[in-house]
Amino acid sequence: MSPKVSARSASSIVASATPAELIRNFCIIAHIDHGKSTLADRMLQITGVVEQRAMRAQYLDRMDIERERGITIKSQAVRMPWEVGGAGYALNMIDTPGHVDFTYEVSRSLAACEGTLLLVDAAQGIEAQTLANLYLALENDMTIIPVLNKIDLPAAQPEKYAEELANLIGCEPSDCLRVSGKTGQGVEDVLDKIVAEVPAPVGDPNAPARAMIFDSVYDTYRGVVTYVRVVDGQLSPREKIVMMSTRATHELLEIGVSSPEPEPSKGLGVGEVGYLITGVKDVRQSKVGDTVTNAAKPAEVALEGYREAKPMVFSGIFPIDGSDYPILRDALDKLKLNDAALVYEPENSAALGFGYRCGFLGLLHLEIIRERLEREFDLDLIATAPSVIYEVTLDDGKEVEVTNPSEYPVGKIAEVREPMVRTTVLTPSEFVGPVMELCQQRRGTMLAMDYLSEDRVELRYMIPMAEIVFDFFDILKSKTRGYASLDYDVDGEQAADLVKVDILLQGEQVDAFSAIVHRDKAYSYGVMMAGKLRELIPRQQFEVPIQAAIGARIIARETIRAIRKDVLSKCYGGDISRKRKLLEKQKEGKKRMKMVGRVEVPQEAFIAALSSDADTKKEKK
Ligand SMILES: Nc1nc2c(ncn2[C@@H]2O[C@H](COP(=O)(O)OP(=O)(O)OP(=O)(O)O)[C@@H](O)[C@H]2O)c(=O)[nH]1
Repeated sequence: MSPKVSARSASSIVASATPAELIRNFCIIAHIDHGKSTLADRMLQITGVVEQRAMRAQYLDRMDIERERGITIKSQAVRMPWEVGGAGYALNMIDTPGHVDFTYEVSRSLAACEGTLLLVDAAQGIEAQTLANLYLALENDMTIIPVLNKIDLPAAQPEKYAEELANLIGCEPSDCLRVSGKTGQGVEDVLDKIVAEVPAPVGDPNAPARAMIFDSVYDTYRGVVTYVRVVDGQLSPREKIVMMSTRATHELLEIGVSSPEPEPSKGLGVGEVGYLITGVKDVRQSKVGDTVTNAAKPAEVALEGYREAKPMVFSGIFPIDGSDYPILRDALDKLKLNDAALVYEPENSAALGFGYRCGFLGLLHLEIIRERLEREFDLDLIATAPSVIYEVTLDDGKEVEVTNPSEYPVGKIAEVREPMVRTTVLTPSEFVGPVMELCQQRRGTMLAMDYLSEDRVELRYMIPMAEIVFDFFDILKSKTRGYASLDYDVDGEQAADLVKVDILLQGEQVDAFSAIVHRDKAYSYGVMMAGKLRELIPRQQFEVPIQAAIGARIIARETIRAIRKDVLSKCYGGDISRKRKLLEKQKEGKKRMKMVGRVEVPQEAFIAALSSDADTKKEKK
């Protein structure tokens, strides 16, 4: 993921700014797996910016985890030359992520472009994220070019889906391009159409520079690489720039375009997309959505920024081995350099020891961070069940935000508000019943139902976010044999009758298992957790009651019966050394136990009890 740039000779520096009329900025929006990265790869190849030799599948997905999971997380921008009618154009392609967690990054990419390819799998048709992304594009007033992909597939039905797509965006079915990112068929037509239809960027070349930061990436060798789109004026190497939100000045050490390896340039002019290097070491100093201007001739008004990426899902992350805590802290500091949306603060749990309370954009983001911590820093971790942000008003009018169930206020609570999400489900019409049933079980309120075609229905619901973040997606998929797709967007808060359910072992509260749930579901949550723990915790030398409680009221109870395991029972006589050895061995075994009051709980019990909710590996599809 690190753009490798060796010191280049002056002669390899490309000429300064391309005239705006020869620039086309576009991005590709698609539902996950509809083939965006594959099509992007093919374009890189056809325009000759990546040689056949250097081509590896999904060139733009630089992060290992991205490539393994076949998903795109970070946006990247690439410049491609393309000739039409003897004129040489520069096409800047900005890659957008497809997953719901990263909708925020999609809107950033859109704001940097004038046009977008709306890519639809010709064997699957329109899906929930196609729609969500299309709405975003329409809000941004973009030129939309409909493209049906994967026409090489035997199951492709380009005619049927061209009709669907045309209905949706109001064009003729014949306007939908038909391509295969895999074979390359039709890809040149796409490039031609971008030149013909996407408007050239407009801006004032003589005004003070204004460039929008749409991405900022930490590179081990070069510090922060900031991706910008110039709206007005011009940026040149060695000049001083100002970040308009913080008024911080930096010198532009290098400026250039990605093609897709970084190529230094003598300047970036109106409409151009490129990168800046200033030597700053932290992505927070080069904030996405900020405006860059010249220090010598600063602009007066900043460009309209993006809304801040706000963490939505919180989880406690604890090292299984307590002595790994400093490694976890360093690892989080490192990941944060490249991920402005990740937040964390130290947390101390009676059951799990020292760790961090971390905030994420969504479940996939959580899963990716956790996987990176485990893989890149060799850590074994326990993550507590994800929680959303609750706003609590106390009887005395005080407001508190709760992201950790164990910090839920004990005093008199006047009102609790939970975040809501506007949810779009697209499903074949035969599954409308089960989908509605699921949404209702999850306390959803229906907003609308539309038939996109005879056999495809769009359902829109308002659902509490807490009901979506756990297993909604998996259940939706299984109820619709994998055919439904989901998208959601956070939309305000709503008061709800919520309570905190605590789990007690022998009367002792286990903070890691506390949860905030709707009163109607508190009982079933309590019974489920108590039952699960009874299975997971081994019998002790005394009876252990497991209780679920709301405040002082017990709502469920299970009991682990006592055993008496006397390791010395087989040692007759007075062989002291043998007795000592057996006792030592027993002590060893205890090391992997956590003590909750007098109860020994094996690490595995914590992991197993927390994992069923936190297991989001199947979230992707
Ligand atoms: N047959 C066929 N398969 C394709 C075509 N384009 C992509 N695929 C396959 O479809 C799958 C998804 O393609 P990607 O390019 O990773 O999809 P994507 O939209 O970039 O996915 P995200 O980055 O996760 O949003 C891969 O297995 C590709 O090999 C095509 O034109 N024809």
